[in-house]
Amino acid sequence: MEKELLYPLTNQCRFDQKLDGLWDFEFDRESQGGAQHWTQQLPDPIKMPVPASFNDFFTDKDSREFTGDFWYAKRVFIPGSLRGQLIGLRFGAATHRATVYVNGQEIRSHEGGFLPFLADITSAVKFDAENEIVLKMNNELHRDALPAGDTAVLKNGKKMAKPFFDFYNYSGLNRSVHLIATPQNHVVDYTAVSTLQDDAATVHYTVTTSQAAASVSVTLRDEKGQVVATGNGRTGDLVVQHPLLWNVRDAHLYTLTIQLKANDQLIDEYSDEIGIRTIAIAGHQILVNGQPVYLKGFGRHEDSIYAGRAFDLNVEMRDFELMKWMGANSFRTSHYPYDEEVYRFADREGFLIIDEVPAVGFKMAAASFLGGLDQSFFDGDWTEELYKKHLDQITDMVHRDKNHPSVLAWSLLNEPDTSSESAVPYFEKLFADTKALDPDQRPRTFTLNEDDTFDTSYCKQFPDFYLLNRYPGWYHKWGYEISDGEAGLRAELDKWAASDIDKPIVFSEYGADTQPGLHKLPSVMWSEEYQIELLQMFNRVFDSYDFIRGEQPWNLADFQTVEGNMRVNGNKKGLFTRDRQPKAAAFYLRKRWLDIDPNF
Ligand SMILES: CCC[C@@H]1NC[C@@H](O)[C@H](O)[C@H]1C(=O)O
Repeated sequence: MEKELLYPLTNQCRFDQKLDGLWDFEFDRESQGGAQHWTQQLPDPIKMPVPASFNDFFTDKDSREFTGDFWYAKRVFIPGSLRGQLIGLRFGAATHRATVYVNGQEIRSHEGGFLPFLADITSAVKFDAENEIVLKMNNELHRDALPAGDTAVLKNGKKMAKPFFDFYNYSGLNRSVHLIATPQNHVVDYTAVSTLQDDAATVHYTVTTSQAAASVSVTLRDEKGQVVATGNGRTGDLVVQHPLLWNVRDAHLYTLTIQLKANDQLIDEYSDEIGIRTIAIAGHQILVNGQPVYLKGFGRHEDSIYAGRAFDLNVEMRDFELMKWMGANSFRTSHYPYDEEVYRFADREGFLIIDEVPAVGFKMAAASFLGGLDQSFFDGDWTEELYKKHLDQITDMVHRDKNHPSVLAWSLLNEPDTSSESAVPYFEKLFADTKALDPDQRPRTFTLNEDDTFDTSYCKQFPDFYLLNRYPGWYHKWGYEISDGEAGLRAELDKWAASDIDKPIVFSEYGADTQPGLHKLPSVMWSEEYQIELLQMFNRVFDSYDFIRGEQPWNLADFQTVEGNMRVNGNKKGLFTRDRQPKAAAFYLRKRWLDIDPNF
């Protein structure tokens, strides 16, 4: 059960109850919780909302910045009607690591704060009674963990997060917790991969069940509930005549229903929405259903006022409204996999997603920007342990998200240091070990940072297409010097053009920090006018090279970072403010995007 990541649902065979709301919460400042048996009950807890990051609720800096062990607890009644089923607790995200206890019994631990995990609690449950659910969590950053960073110990003995990345180390139960129950013999996983024929489509499916007994049948229904294909067996092909394809910003979904039966008795049923579409890279084109697509969208963050990194349906609703208003058709889940609801939004709205793991901060220059070492990250003695966690989180990301039609590609790292040959063995293994994970064989990529150019990166041979993060006009050649910035960018792109590389390039980051309401004529940096000028420069460049097949400025909205002399209460490169109101550049870019044919 522990590697199952299917989206929870309730039906005649399955049970799902969200455990969101107020939990007991307590910092373990002396890391004594284990010795003092907090696993049974927290000594002096406060109430803490779930899902939420704990940080921004507090008014004292020691609590907001708390780094170390902290505990959650909740008493949950489990009805006797579930007796005989497998009982699980599914945590959407526990950032960054957690150990789960039920009625004082240790169940399991999990490392990785941005993907779900399931704890099989069947053996520890008391039915028709209250059960004590307790989590011991920790939010320390390490070079051999994702996202990469350090944990400093100040002279006063307090720990402090030192991220090698530019987003705040929001921590806690950031996504929903579910109490679930499934039959002993149940659907563990499924895959659905489409191929297109003239006026038909074939959905090749596989179904994994927890036990070999029982027969499997599969039914595919259209949006009107009409059965369009059926199948029998744990694998097979569903042929759909005149399919309504899933297209960018013109999404059509089908409902796949899997039934498990023994002696004609229904044992388990699982349903999910799938889209019939194909993804391919052909030369410098990104193809959806064989048609070229030009990506217009954003780098984003799961970030909002009050609840930090918590998934908030209200914020997500507003963000999709803003992206649709802008004429966008895509986004990257920078720099970590987002809540499952986000992919379901994108499936319904026809948005393409570049799905990214939190392999961010793999660059000592970033650390030196924050006081780290000046060496290649991949020379570190931490890379062996890091690799295990990195591959584990890519595996879970693909396992969780593989059936979403919106997922276009997998971004395996953000801005790693590839300007040293020591990166090559790590990348060779990573791209080899991840090749077979996705049954749909989507393209794999990573973002190339400013220092990893056509000339300086040792890892250009690995990605199926390129994501470039480029900041002329902001981190260098800024202000009145932006014309030199444009010349330098064009010089690099001319090298890509002159090379024998024929793969798409998507600009996955570019932008300028902008203080909303700051106006200056002529412009100065940080003014709204300058943000537009910078975007105009990049757009002139994008329109000069036909192998540039996407533009995703940084960022959709302003977001929280660590304190720093280059951050004004966070990163201000948003086209929208943190409370999701437009800066002038949003109106400029909206006009550009609404005038562009998305398939040009
Ligand atoms: C030159 C690196 C730029 C950097 N890229 C990663 C993002 O997570 C940061 O927010 C962005 C920034 O500094 O604005």
